[in-house]
Amino acid sequence: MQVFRYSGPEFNPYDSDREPEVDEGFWVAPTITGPVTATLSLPGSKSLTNRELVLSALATGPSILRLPLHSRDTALMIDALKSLGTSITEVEGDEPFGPDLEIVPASFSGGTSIDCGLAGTVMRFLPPLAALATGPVTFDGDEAARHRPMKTTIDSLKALGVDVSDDGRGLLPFSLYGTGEVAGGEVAIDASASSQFVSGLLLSAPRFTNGLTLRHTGEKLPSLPHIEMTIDALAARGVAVESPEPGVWTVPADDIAGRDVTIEPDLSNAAPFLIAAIVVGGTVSIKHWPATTTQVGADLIELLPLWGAKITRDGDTLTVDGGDGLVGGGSLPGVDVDLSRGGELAPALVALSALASGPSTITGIGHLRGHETDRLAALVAEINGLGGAVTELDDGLHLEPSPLHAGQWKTYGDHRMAHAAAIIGLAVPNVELDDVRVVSKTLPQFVELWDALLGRTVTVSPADTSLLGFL
Ligand SMILES: O=C(O)C1=C[C@@H](OP(=O)(O)O)[C@@H](O)[C@H](O)C1
Ligand SMILES: C=C(OP(=O)(O)O)C(=O)O
Repeated sequence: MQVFRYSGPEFNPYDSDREPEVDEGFWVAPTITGPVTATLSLPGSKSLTNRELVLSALATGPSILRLPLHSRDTALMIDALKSLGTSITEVEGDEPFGPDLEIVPASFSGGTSIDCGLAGTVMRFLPPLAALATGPVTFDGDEAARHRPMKTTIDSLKALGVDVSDDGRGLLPFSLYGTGEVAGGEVAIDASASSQFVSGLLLSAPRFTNGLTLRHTGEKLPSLPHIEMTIDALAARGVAVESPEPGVWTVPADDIAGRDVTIEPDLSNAAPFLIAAIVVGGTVSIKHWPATTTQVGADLIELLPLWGAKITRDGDTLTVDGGDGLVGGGSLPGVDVDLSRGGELAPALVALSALASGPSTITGIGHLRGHETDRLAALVAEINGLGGAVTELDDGLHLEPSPLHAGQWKTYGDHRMAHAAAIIGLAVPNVELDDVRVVSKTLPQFVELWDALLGRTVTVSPADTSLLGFL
């Protein structure tokens, strides 16, 4: 086994033999007393990888995904599409984070069970696609997945004439019986619990015989950039989705083209690394930051200055300068911010707010109760367990300044709860996570990248990704 010592400005976990510093998932988040200077490359976007996998399976010809994410959520998507008949093979590529993927579509066959794990993109994107298969398809997932809202997916398929068998609670597990075609037409849904209900239908709608006119009837609609991402991904494959008014989308019946597509780095997973510069001071740079993107992580460029960060771009490298940082003697302001566009950024930004010296109110995130765990309850319980003063609002969280101390932190199977603990642990010694392996959902290399960011020595072995539990 080689020992990898972080000495350069950039860290590539596929460069060396590695062994993660995790033992059955227990992890003490490292505390840092000085500023950092780090440049990182991050693996591909979960949301883009799983959309492109779905669209490649629905396409009329082969596709290549370059720099795709390899994580538990994408492995679940690949397994599910393969079990429905799609050919997906790993091919060599010029990639730092795993092989490229070649996808050859085929007609979908049923008679299979799909394990959604805890992946919202699998449980909401695949049922409309599976309705195009011939035969029964069953959907289930982790115990925690059985608490995530699925009623809108189930009801919308029934409204489209798909034969769905469920127990009426609007949850996993359920089965559907595909006939090989879906007529399509007009459907009204309430997508206030998740934008993924909209994206899931839009992605498969070009394959419906009559296309789809989809109307959202609920009061609010979270995560609008993720719907834009779906529309953008369809447009790149020749399908013109129109939105004649807010909350209404029309999708023509059309061919979805095969595509050679390079996946952008995951900008939401950049959040904890960029926030680290604000907490410990110094600079954190992320390479290959896209010039334009539909990823909501790009909102960090407007959000992080609220906490005093300076952001610059040099070519495709984005840098956050945290100055002296909180641990260098600075203080963090409280903020009032609406995160309805980007709920997946909330756990990291709530963690940052828990270190602030003024009160903060973070709203627009009521739907996070239906994420990997009830994130509002989880953040209240874990931050308050460290001495914090967080209260739950109807639509968010309020934080009063309060000194934090060492303690245990439960991750609830939620990768972003682990990211949140890592942020707090930068400034608060001995924050002990019960299971950091949850990071495998979207960023299996999180611990190594975090150590590299902080300039710590890491020993790593090639088998580390399986130790982190996603393969
Ligand atoms: O479509 C997607 O890829 C996603 C949409 C969002 O879901 P919600 O609208 O349920 O928050 C986001 O939080 C999730 O991480 C990924
Ligand atoms: C909500 C999230 O994931 P999912 O795609 O499972 O909904 C998330 O990654 O923050």
